[in-house]
Amino acid sequence: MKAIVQDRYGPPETLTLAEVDTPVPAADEVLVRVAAAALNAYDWHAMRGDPRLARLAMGRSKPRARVRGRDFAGRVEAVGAHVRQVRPGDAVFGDLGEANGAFAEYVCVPESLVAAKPANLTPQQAAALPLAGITALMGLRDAGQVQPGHRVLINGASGGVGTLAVQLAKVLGATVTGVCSTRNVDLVRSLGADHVVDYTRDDFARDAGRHDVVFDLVGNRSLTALRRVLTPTGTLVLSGGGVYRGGSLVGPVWLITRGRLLAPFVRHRIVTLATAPGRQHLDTLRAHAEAGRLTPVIDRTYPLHEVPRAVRYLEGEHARAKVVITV
Ligand SMILES: NC(=O)C1=CN([C@@H]2O[C@H](COP(=O)(O)OP(=O)(O)OC[C@H]3O[C@@H](n4cnc5c(N)ncnc54)[C@H](OP(=O)(O)O)[C@@H]3O)[C@@H](O)[C@H]2O)C=CC1
Repeated sequence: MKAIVQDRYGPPETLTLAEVDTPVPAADEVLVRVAAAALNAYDWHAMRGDPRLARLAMGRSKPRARVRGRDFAGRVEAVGAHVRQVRPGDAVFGDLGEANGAFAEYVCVPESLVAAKPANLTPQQAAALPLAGITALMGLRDAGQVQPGHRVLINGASGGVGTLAVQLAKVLGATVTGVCSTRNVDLVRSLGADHVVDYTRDDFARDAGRHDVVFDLVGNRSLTALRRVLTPTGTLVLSGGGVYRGGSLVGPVWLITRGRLLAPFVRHRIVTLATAPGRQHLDTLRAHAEAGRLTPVIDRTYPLHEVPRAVRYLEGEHARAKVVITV
């Protein structure tokens, strides 16, 4: 089968189209013929092996997972002997997590990481949901504990996670403020945001003490600026963006180390998010999608052999929502 493989960390040119063996499902796995895959910020960080500390998990000298890509949608071709809830022919979607393998014609995935594809979405739209949608769901519902009537600010509202987070925050009953650049103001408003801050003209950090939850998906602001806009008992959810940006690394590191020790003196809840793929979250996303409450936005679509171009576009950090690969 054809797949996008990577044998050393580096720029998009290290991603190449190659002929590899079609995987064979283990007893608890399903073999999926991939129809579409989606890119995430994770893919370009993993491609470059950035930050270096993450190589402890991803492979020290070269990527442990040779075939790249996490999010996929497709049709089940075969199932392992112990698989019970999925059958050949089922349309499914999922996130492979650190195992990767989605930028390929076929992928083997544990049954626990796939769910039935939302019936009303195309494979491209379904592939755009898993990692970004789970991040939005866990960030707002679990980490942020968003309740009806809460005021929620989303920094990075026009990105892959942000466009889904705006919609999910509305589902949770929040009043939503989205932060994005001028060209995306109309998009973010159309997704349901009650207020939109154009960061090229205005600074959301001036809006002191107003928000119950701040969900930061950019990592370009200091902890002080992010906390300033929270109510005294508000929650700050950090997606991890700051960890990848030299300039704002200091904040999260301070938080994780001394911040914990100082917790009794810090009124705000501050949570660094670690997304965990799984069927339960996928089922929740499907339910919202099928009810018309959650629609993925696709910026661009590329064929499989153009994954390097797609990653280069995404790592410019101004993609409008999702970049998708049609296999
Ligand atoms: N912790 C976890 O498990 C996970 C963490 N993440 C992290 O979440 C972050 C967001 O991911 P994702 O949405 O996929 O990324 P995207 O690349 O899709 O989004 C980037 C967005 O950031 C916006 N942006 C860029 N500069 C600014 C700025 N100065 N102010 C406000 N917004 C800005 C852009 O909007 P515009 O073009 O309008 O400027 C763009 O839409 C990433 O850092 C990613 O690593 C993601 C998934 C899981």
